[in-house]
Amino acid sequence: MSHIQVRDDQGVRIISFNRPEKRNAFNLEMYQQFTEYLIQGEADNDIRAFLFHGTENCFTSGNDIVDFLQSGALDDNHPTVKFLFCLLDLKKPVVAAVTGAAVGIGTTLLLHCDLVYADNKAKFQMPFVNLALVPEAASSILLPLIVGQQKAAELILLGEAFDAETAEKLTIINRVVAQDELISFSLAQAKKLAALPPLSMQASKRLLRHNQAEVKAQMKLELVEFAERLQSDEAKQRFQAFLKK
Ligand SMILES: C/C=C/C(=O)SCCNC(=O)CCNC(=O)[C@H](O)C(C)(C)COP(=O)(O)OP(=O)(O)OC[C@H]1O[C@@H](n2cnc3c(N)ncnc32)[C@H](O)[C@@H]1OP(=O)(O)O
Repeated sequence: MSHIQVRDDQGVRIISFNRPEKRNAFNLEMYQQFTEYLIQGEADNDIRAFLFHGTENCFTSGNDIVDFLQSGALDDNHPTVKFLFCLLDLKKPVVAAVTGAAVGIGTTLLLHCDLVYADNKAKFQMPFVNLALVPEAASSILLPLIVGQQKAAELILLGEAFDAETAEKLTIINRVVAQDELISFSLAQAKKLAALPPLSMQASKRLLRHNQAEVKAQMKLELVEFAERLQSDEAKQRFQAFLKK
């Protein structure tokens, strides 16, 4: 069974992560598949919104650490890079439903979503420095805009996990929803978006994200730094330590 699954429901393209044995860690094939489903959805006039979710106890543990160890050049053809720019450029609205852990890109991709809901067991973490890396997905610009400079520094430099209640207070997510209602509620919200006039919806999203050029430039800067850190001895030691644990 594919680790990225897709189905369409009344104008909503639902993309789910399904690799629970590795806590839905994104490997290169998953990034590629995810990007393809997004590109197809953007091109399909019947699709008017996206919904992302994980499995019952995990959204995603972020990038596959094994892939970090084997990573090639992070150029424009790299599946992770392609995914990040595709996510950034999405014209149609995106809803995310977070169950359990959302680590690394699992948290930073939420900053590109338009509505984010989480259950009360959700845990968020951006452990980039802990892994001897740097923030990605433009989180170094988006997070300070959302939560303020000092709080962003705390979340990124210390890299500690925080719960759904904290994420709601910081407005990283819209609302905490009971676990058994999370997917149905998030889907209902996505269907509401899908039912509204699509061109107005897309223009409004574009206006809300008026700083896209700056965000994209920051994402590019992050990737240069990230690629360099990825090759460092301190990062390799951290990856090995996680995998041996
Ligand atoms: C460009 C993007 C950058 C980023 O995304 S950086 C962030 C990278 N991600 C991480 O550092 C997260 C690493 N994972 C965790 O911290 C924990 O996991 C969780 C909190 C998500 C879940 O903890 P628990 O429920 O106790 O599960 P478990 O025993 O740690 O993991 C179960 C199996 O899943 C594998 N796994 C988990 N996350 C990853 C990952 N990110 N990459 C590769 N494998 C992963 C483990 O190794 C293990 O596997 P086995 O059962 O074979 O021992």
